[in-house]
This record gives sequence, structure tokens and C-alpha cells, in this order.
Amino acid sequence: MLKAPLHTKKASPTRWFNRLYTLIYGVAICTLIYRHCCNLINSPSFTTILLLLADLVLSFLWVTWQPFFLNPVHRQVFPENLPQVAEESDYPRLDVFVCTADPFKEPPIGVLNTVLSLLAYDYPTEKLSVYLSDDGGSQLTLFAFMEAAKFARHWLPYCKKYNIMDRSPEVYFGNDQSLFPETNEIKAMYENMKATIKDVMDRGTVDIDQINGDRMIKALSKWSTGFTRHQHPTVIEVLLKSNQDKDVTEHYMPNLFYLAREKNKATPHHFKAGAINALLRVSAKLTNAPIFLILDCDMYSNDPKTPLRMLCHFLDPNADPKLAFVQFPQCFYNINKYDTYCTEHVLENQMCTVGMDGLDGMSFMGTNAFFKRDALLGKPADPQGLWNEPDETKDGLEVAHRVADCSYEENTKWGSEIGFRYGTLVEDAYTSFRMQCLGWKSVVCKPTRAAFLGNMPVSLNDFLSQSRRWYMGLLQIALCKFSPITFGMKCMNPLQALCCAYIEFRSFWSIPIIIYALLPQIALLNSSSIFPKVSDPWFSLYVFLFLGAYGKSLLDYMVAGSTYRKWWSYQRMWLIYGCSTYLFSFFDWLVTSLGMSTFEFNVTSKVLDNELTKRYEQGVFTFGVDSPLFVSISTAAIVNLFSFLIGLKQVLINGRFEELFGQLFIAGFGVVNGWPIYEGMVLRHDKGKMPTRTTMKSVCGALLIYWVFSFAF
Ligand SMILES: O=c1ccn([C@@H]2O[C@H](COP(=O)(O)OP(=O)(O)O[C@H]3O[C@H](CO)[C@@H](O)[C@H](O)[C@H]3O)[C@@H](O)[C@H]2O)c(=O)[nH]1
Ligand SMILES: [Mn+2]
Repeated sequence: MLKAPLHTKKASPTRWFNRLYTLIYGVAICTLIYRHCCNLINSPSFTTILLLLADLVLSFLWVTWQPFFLNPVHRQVFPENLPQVAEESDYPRLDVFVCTADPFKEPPIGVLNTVLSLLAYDYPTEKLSVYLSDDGGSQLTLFAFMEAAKFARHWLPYCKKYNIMDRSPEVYFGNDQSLFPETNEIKAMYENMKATIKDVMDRGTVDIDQINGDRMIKALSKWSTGFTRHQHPTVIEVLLKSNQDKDVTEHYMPNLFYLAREKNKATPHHFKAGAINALLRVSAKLTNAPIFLILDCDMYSNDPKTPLRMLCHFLDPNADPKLAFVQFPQCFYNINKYDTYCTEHVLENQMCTVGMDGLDGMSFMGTNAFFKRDALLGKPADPQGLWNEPDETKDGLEVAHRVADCSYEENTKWGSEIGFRYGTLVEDAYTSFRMQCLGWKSVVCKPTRAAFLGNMPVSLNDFLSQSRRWYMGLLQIALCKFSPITFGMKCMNPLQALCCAYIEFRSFWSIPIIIYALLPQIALLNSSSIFPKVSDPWFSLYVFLFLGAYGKSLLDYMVAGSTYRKWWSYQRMWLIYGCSTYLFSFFDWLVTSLGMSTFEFNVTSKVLDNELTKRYEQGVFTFGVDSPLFVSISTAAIVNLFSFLIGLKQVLINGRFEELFGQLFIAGFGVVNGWPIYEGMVLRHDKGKMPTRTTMKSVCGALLIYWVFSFAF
């Protein structure tokens, strides 16, 4: 028995309220569906069918949303109690994997800040290894990291000597910092390195006079003619070697490896999942730590003590042997106070995490999680002796090269039963889902100070394109043979399976959202009433359902410690998603599953443009490009505006307010939510406004929809 606990778990008191809410609201939904069915039998029509369909999908998604709230738990960790179970020298080795894929969308200077913040972890250096996987196969990235390795010799001892909290130099020097004797010197070194790298990036190549030392010449000469990002041999560089490389205070440094796995056009590389699997094998050969951390290249460490929090779970003698990973929430440093595009993902990060934690464990979120290596590898019999002791000698490096080859995975279980699973654009959700089906568990660790911070797009098109990739990937899981509602229901706690279904079926929101964004409005334009009169008792059911849903989500936002302004953006973005990404991801899924196209992982740009950022900070939407995603949103916005105005006119002239109120209200709600879109179309003249072409297309779209669907009334 431990004298003092390493971690505690407390069920949230909100669960009782949530369960009651689920019960009452569930009854109301059943009543509504009953009414729809009666209507369908008594007066079947285009409208009754569509309304039933919309509400059935809404109900399905509502059901999958409830399990998140039935048993949320809050965990706490106590790293100060760790000495009871382990001295520092007993800590397990830790491998950190950082993935990058494109030096122009993910500038190396940002990536190396992430890596420096990790190298500087408060963890025994001889046990820490950082691996950078470069899917961009770029000489520029390698050059930047060779510079970073030199700078690390000064940076690491500096951080430790003064116990610096912000160990990403960019963040540290960007804040007001206290002045220590070395501060100015180190800052100058950092600026110098930045300038050299910027110069190399601007010119797109490394100059002869920037190359110093044999090691650098040898490394960079691997980029011979014919070496492209899509076709090249494996490159592994040992940039720092623990037990050999020392910092300026004569202390050993952690390991730092650069890996660009082999690429050729004939073999699919499976995007990030492929990169992680290559890292898993290469690291197995070189360091083989029992625990590894996966990070996106923009997710720098915001707290040097994070690994100790993770150890509180893994080193607990009573820990569940099936504990596979410890997930830290995804937090971002560039969210404005309105969270304009709902990129903070408050509900996902605050509610879904603790909700699933109370069941079988959170899904992997792609980054910020510490994994037990065994959980991903099972116990494979490996003919090449890969799983023996790590071997950092020359032979070891040679094998490491071989296991990163394209052909290595042929006829193996990699991607299907071991490592990260292939076949979807969201390797994270899919892999953890499959692991949970095998009985693996996970826990969420939510320290007050975020463990990692990353960035999110500040232009609407970038963000919608990013989420379009996610939702398409999630749909690939939802509709494959391992779907959570078929396969998942059998293999895991059904409530857990429902949570997974919620995450994966989200594109289905587009069905009810589009129906409610167009149907009542077109009916209104045709003076046809489709909802009960205000005086009809059934009308109060609609009021209850509407207020109940919106009120609950506002409440959830408040419980999550967020603000009503952010909630407002959230509900607005939900409508925008419904009319754009959710819908488009359906098309993407259809086109790829019919074999008409292959799917691509479009890396999100992490370049922060000043003008865009300034506009975002003010809470102003950036449209700017002529994108089909905007055409569909603007079309819906235009239909709502006209329907509201014309409906209002009719009511003022002919009365019928009671009959048409429901529709007027929905159209009016659409108009209020669409305000930034109208503004972008007519009132703004800056670069971020809606392009005129997009507006013209949307007007045509709106007219077309009006003509085509008016036949039904
Ligand atoms: O072929 C590829 C493509 C991407 N990446 C890396 O994957 C990470 C995530 O890519 P990003 O463009 O930033 O995607 P996001 O949409 O921001 O990422 C979220 O969604 C992804 C799944 O779609 C997850 O992999 C991520 O962890 C999760 O943060 C980045 O470090 C990339 O460098 C690769 O290594 N190889
Ligand atoms: Mn990202």
C-alpha cells in the first residue's frame, strides 16, 4: 500500500443532474417522434418525410452524445509522492516522437522550438530520447536541427539552472523574462540561429559557407540528385547522443535523432500513421523505451514536469495492467476571446475527455499522449530480432535504416494489427478505438497549467479544410466493418461505443442542419405552414426541445469554465459545419469509397500571417478565397435572409402570425447566426471579405434551390 496516493479519481457531482436531464429530454424526443409518425400516416408528404428524417438523425446523435455526461470523472496526480515508488534513477526510459511533414507549411523554426522544449524536460537526460520524423524529407529541416542541436548545448543548462518554465525559446524570449547573467548572450545566440535558418529557408537551399564540419557535409550530401520528398532512401542522423554529447556545463545531453523514412511513389506511406510506425521500429532498435510520447510538430511543452505526471499513472503499483496511454488535452495558444471558429474545442477537450475517462477511457487525440509501447506492439515474433535489446552501435543504425524502408511492412501485421492502424485519415481515433476493443484503457490528465500548447488556423477556409479532413476520416471509421455501432457494441462497454459513434458519425449532423436551414424557409417563402400553431399544445414541445438543447449546451460550456461568447461561436460554427464541412466530408467519403479518388492528408499550415492574426484577434471572420465550402454556407445564409424578410412582410400584411411563427423564428435565428456572412458579402472591403465570385455563385445557388424545391408546396 502507498502511504500517499499517486493519483485520485472523483466522480463529478454533475452526473446526477445529467442523468435526470437525459431521462426527461429523452421522453420529450420520443413524444416528438411519435407525433411525426402519426403525421406521416395521416398526411404523408415531402415535408413530413424530411422532418421525420431530420429529427431521427438528431435523436440518434443526441443518444450518442449522452454517455459523455453520465459518469464524468476528475483525476488528480501527485508527482510529489513519486519518491515512494521510484527514485529518479528508476524512472523508465522515455522516447518522444515529433512528426513534421512540410518545411513550408510547418516552418522548421517552430518545429525546433517544440523539440528544444522537450529536450529540456525535467527528466533524467540519459533516459530521454527525442525523435524527429520528417515526412517532408527536407535538407532544410535537417540543417535547422543541426543548428538546434548546437543551440541546445546552451539552452538546456540555462533552463535547468534557472528553473525556467517556458522551455520553448520563442515563447521564453517573447515574454518579459527576468534578466540572468547569461540571458542576453543566449538570446543573441537564438536570434542568430533564427536568422541563419530564415536565410536558408528563404533561399530554399543550404549554402556552402553555412555548412561547417565534416558531419554536416556528410549528412547533407545524402540529398543527391534525384532525392525528392516523394522518392528517397531512409535518412537517419544522430544529432545528439546521450553518454557522449555534453552541454556547455559538461553535463550529458538527451538523445536527438532525425529520421526521414524511405519514400517511393509506388508504396503508400500512410501519412502520419506510417510515420509513427516507422518511428516505433527505428526507436525499438535504437533506444526501445517502454513509454513513448507522440506530438505534432507545433505542440511545444508548456510544463517541464509533465513526464512526472504521466509517471503517477504508469508507476502506480496498483495501476491497471491494461492501461495503454495517458492523454493530455489539446490546448492552443492562439485562440481569441470569442473563439470565433470554435477551434478551442471546449466540449471535446473538457467534457468528452472526462466523460469517456469515466467509462473505458478517452480516445487518442493524435498528440499529447504517453503510450506504453507494449500496448501497440502486442508480442510480435520478429525474424529480424527487432525487439531485442536496443543497440546504438553502427550495426544498430544499419538495422534502423532497414526497418524504415517502404518494403519492410509488406506481408506483416503493421497497420492492421500492430502499430498505428491504416485505412483512415484519422489514425488517432481509429487506432485507440481498435485498442479499446482489445481491452486497452486510457486515462486523462488535465493539469491546471496546460502540458502542451499548439496552434490552430486563423482563417475560416483553413479551419474548415482541416476539419473536412477529420470528418471524412471519422466517416471512414463510422462506415467500415469496424464501426463502433456494430463492431464496437460487441467489443466494448456499449456506452463507450456510443461515445465513439458520436465522434465518428458527426458528419451526419449535416442532414438535419441542412433540412432545417432550407425547408422551413422555402415553405415560408411559399406561405406554407409546417409547424404547429403557437396555441397548439404540440408547439410547447418544440419550445421545450429547443430551449432544452440550447440551454444544456450553454450550461455545459459554463461547467467547462468557458464563456457565453465562446458558446455563441460554438453554436454558430455548428450550423456553419452543417452546411459545409460535414456535408463535404460526406462527398469526399463517397468519392473515395467508390474508388474515384484517393484520400490525401493535407497538412495544416502553421505559418501565422500577421494580418490574418490581427483580424482574427478582433473576432472578424476571414473568408478571402473563393471556396466551395463558402458557397454552401452563403447560399444557406441568403435563403434564410430572404425567407425571413418576405415571411415578415406576409405576417404584417396577412396576419397568420401564429401559424408561421415557428418558421419565422428559425429563419430569424439563421439570420442572426449568418450575420458575419452578410457582413463579409456586402459590408466589408478588406482582404478577408467574401470574394464577389463566391457571393454571385451563392445567389445563383439560392435561386436554384428556391425554384427546385418550391414544387413541394
Ligand atoms: O503525411 C503526414 C501528414 C502529417 N504528418 C504530421 O501529422 C501532424 C498533424 O498534422 P496537422 O496538419 O497539424 O493536422 P491537425 O489536423 O492539426 O492534426 C490533428 O488531426 C490529425 C488527424 O487528422 C492527428 O494526426 C493530429 O495529431 C491532430 O492534432 C503534424 O505534425 C504533421 O507533420 C506527418 O507526419 N505525415
Ligand atoms: Mn495541428
